[in-house]
Amino acid sequence: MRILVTGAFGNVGFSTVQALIEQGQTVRCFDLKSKGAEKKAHLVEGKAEIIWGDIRDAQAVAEAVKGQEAVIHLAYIIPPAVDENPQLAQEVNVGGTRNVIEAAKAQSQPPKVLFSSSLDVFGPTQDQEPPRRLTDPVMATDEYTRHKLEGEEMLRTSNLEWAIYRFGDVPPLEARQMHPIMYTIPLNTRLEVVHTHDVGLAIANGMHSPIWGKVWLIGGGPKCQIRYRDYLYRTLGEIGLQPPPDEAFAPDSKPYCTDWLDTEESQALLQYQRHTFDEIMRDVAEATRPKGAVALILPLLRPLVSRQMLKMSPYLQQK
Ligand SMILES: O=c1ccn([C@@H]2O[C@H](COP(=O)(O)OP(=O)(O)O[C@H]3O[C@H](CO)[C@@H](O)[C@H](O)[C@H]3O)[C@@H](O)[C@H]2O)c(=O)[nH]1
Repeated sequence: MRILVTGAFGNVGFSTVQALIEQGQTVRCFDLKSKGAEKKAHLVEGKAEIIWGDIRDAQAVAEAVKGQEAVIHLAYIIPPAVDENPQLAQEVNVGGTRNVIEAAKAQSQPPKVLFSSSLDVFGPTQDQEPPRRLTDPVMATDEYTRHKLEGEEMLRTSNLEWAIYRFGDVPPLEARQMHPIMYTIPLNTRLEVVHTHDVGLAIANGMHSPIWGKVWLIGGGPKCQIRYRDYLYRTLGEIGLQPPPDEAFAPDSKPYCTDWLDTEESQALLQYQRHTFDEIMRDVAEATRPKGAVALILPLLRPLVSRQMLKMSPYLQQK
């Protein structure tokens, strides 16, 4: 099958490209050129076609979509970046999705389109009984979820063959910058992680499965249903940092949009849940472990990093 992946060198994108190549698909990658993207592109050179371009550029997208049988649309600005430049995020997320849909519709044989959405569209649900199911209501609570719901709706009403995957939390296999957003999540929040390679597999397996015309919940399954505290303590522990005190975090009463998911149906069809929470954290730690000179000076940097991290908490600053 000829398959275009937009956002091909992002976190989910690259796992998807690798899984598709492994399954013998003919893959075309579309992404913005950057140092990181070029490095990943190098790894699939000769195994996939690469087109550099901006998802906001309707003509570039139309060229990329030409002759494809399926489009996996992943190019997106995600939180926290989405709130840092809302205008750009609107153009990339909503405009980019529109470009993909219009380009697909313009083909004499329109490709199927798989859109990546997020469990965030269920809104704050910590006061409800888990897990979240497809029958649950959705709501826009911020720019990101507004973009996702608009994208879902555009695709559903497009007359194209479509599928929507709503993902749980997909930790990337690369270092994430510390950001004040870490304090906005109450420590007891239910969280479902899923290995980036398992998401890539779910997407690749979807290309030869009856996923079309439906929304799917994609999470790591019961072995990946944890609390934010587990995730955070483990992440910080891997780099030898003490977790901040509980009062640095949003109180449990503060709503946050994430939850455990009912993935029985997606797992039954797509057979993708191959990693536990422990294995995910092991792989993230392995991929992000400082090496060389940085590893040597890390013990010296820890007190400084700890102080910087604590300074980011809006709850401690209020005191
Ligand atoms: O202006 C932009 C900004 C980003 N990107 C690309 O979009 C991708 C985004 O990837 P990344 O930031 O690593 O996010 P992921 O975790 O891979 O995001 C995936 O998973 C999210 C849900 O967890 C979805 O919201 C996203 O649509 C889906 O791409 C990358 O290839 C970027 O280069 C663009 O093409 N143009």
